Amino acid sequence: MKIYADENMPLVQAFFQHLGEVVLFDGRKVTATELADADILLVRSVTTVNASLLDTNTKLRFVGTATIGTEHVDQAYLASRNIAFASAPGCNAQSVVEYVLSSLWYLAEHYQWQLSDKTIGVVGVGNIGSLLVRCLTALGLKVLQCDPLRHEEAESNFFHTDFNSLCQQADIISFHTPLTQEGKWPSRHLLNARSLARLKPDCAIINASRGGVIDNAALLDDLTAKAQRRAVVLDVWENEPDVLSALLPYVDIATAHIAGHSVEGKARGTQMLYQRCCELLGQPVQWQLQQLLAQPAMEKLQISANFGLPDVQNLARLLYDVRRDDAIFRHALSVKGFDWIRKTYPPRREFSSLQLSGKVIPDYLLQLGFSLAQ
Ligand SMILES: NC(=O)C1=CN([C@@H]2O[C@H](COP(=O)(O)OP(=O)(O)OC[C@H]3O[C@@H](n4cnc5c(N)ncnc54)[C@H](O)[C@@H]3O)[C@@H](O)[C@H]2O)C=CC1
Ligand SMILES: O=C(O)C(=O)[C@H](O)COP(=O)(O)O
Repeated sequence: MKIYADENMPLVQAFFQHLGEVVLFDGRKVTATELADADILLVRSVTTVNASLLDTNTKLRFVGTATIGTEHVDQAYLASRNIAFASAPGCNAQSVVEYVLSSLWYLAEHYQWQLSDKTIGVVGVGNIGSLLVRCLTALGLKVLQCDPLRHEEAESNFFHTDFNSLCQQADIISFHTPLTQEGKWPSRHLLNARSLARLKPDCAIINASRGGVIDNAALLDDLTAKAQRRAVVLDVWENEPDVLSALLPYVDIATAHIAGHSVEGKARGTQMLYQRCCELLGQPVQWQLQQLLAQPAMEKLQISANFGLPDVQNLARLLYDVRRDDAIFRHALSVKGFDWIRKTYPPRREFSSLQLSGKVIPDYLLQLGFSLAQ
């Protein structure tokens, strides 16, 4: 059994080696010839999986992407060849939410905002968006949600604000849709010249979904045309790895599509594909994530009775501060390149890796994902 896997897939050897020979490849450069004898193909978001990559392979049984997004995989083609497919829904949702929270705390500090005065619009309320809404609500912040697909399903306690109204009302907008080009609600260029013109002049924009959800050229026009600057956080860019670097001076936080790259988030993606493969091959699951994850640098922390909401961001910064990733990006983009930054990403542990003890642990800390000491 030949298992071909992206070289940036943590723990792939550890999980998969009892199922077959694991061969690693460069996901951005892999060719059809390299994959000709693969039985199983495991990719990340940078590999376009379609007929031209797979037509010469006649053995392939399974393709898995260790990511939430799936727009790089031609699923209709895989189905036409009877090749099973799996993605990793929700694997790094917590990681993306921690990225957005860190960005919000940074912006609030930098611009001296009171987040409690702001209305935060969340566009796309699936795994990531709904987790974000839960965290923001736990912190007592005002949230608007836009998800026309969920709205159409008439979920009884889902309160939807249409995109145009949300653009007019929000002080901060965070995007969490998949990238889609077709259907009733395509998300490509959802934020474009027209919708940018509807925003409040100082409405902040956060994009940790896919670069193409924002028309980057229109965003640059918006940012350069006005005397008043809006705050912008971009983790994802159109045409990665070739980003529109003219945007950089106008962007408060710029990162290399790493919002989902926590240790746990990436490893969970590998684990989800491993479990699916075992099922497909009728093999027992031999490994669980907890057996393979490295011990975090910090494990336990005592919370005192004086802990309050203003302390949350200090606690979170013990684990993650988005300014680190912004600094790496600005320093290394032109010298080392976008993919180098991603490949050498320093370990980042999720909130759950820190176990809290104390007589009373505020509920909002558990809602944010911190865990209780045993
Ligand atoms: N920056 C990063 O590192 C990461 C980015 N992502 C991106 O985030 C996206 C969302 O992830 P999940 O929440 O887990 O996906 P999900 O599939 O659970 O939720 C997406 C939600 O967006 C909604 N939606 C679709 N089109 C929309 C539109 N035009 N307007 C408003 N809502 C719309 C859907 O109804 C759905 O509820 C992924 O598809 C992926 O592209 C995911 C993980 C990491
Ligand atoms: O899960 C997704 O969707 C993502 O965007 C991933 O976090 C991106 O990671 P790579 O697959 O590009 O390493």
